Amino acid sequence: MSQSAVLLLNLGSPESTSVPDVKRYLREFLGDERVIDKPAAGFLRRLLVNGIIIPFRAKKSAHAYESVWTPEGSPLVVTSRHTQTKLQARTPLPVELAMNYGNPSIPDALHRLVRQGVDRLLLFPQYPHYAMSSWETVVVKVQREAAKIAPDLKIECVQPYFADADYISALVTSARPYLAQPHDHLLFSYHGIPVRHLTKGDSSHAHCQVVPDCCTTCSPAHATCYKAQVTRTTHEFVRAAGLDPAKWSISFQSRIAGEPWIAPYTDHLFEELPKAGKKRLLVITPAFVTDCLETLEEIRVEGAEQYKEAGGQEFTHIPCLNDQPVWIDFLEQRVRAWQQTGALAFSAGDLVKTR
Ligand SMILES: C=CC1=C(C)c2cc3[nH]c(cc4nc(cc5[nH]c(cc1n2)c(C)c5CCC(=O)O)C(CCC(=O)O)=C4C)c(C)c3C=C
Ligand SMILES: [Fe+2]
Ligand SMILES: [Fe+2]
Repeated sequence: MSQSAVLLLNLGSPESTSVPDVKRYLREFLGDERVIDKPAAGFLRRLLVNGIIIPFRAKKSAHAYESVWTPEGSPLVVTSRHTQTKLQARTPLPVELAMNYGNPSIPDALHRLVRQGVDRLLLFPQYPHYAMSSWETVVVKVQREAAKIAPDLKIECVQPYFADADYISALVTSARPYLAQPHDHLLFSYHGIPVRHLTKGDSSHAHCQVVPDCCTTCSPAHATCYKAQVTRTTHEFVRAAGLDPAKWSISFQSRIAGEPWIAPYTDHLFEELPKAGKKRLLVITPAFVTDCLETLEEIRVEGAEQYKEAGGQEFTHIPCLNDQPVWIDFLEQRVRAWQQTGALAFSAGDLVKTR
């Protein structure tokens, strides 16, 4: 008898807020060749990660984590556990959780699934959008680990759901109470990526950053274009929520210095929006399914401070979907559709490129 299961996937956090634990986490994360994509054994990469990024970043990151840490641990991991428990209560299939970096680890989750006799697995990345540095890298890691631990496991994966009507509806429903508040502007702040990753993801090399308005001009390149996908999420949200066209915009946060990242930058907008008379700001962060360091500290703490120093008056971050019932409904529907018909899932290798 076949046994199916679901594996929820996210990025992961350090074990604690201590500087050594944060260094260990950053080394694993930034050692990923799909995140810092310089040749893995190269001098340049070692210099960049171990000589520049980690020494300069670890203390600052540890301090930032301290400001959002909960008694149970990292908000990202704790909330993801709640999501797992709530989804488990809605489906007879085993539901596991794994993080790309740190714990709960992918090998541990696979071992637990194997012990339960699982032979068919649905990967559910908690990322609505494809990016080499998020969606692709976690799927590749599961495939690599499964090849060692459970070579006969049949692995399927949900498609990036950035334009899925039910996902958009969940996002709009959870944002509704905030949209009803008086505000001057809604900023869609997405995690950024280096511009280079966009062009690298376009195997035709003839669309992304080449065609004018590439992200709103239909192209097969969009299957692996993060910027086109976040643009689509935004437009679908705007249409579904009936937003005034003059009252929203897109920006990108969390960049690392060293090369151009996709623009405009969120922190620049926190300076500019008050000067343009946008004094009451709502910020939504749909690249993140779960609130984490990048939303709770970078937006809610740092961003609010920066916006107010620049003359802004009211700043509200709309919480991520987290473990809200609308999100659990979405997960449950997708799992049920997969279980019954295989719908909306496809072979895990389909969007994964050999690097
Ligand atoms: C939403 C998808 C994400 C993409 C795409 C992504 C790309 C990306 N990130 C970094 C560097 C860092 N990101 C960090 C934290 C972080 N990033 C994501 C998601 C995406 N990253 C999440 C959910 C988190 C939060 C983790 C948590 O524990 O709460 C960090 C660590 C913290 C810090 O020092 O700021 C780094 C570093 C790169 C370089 C990149 C694309 C190339
Ligand atoms: Fe990140
Ligand atoms: Fe584009």
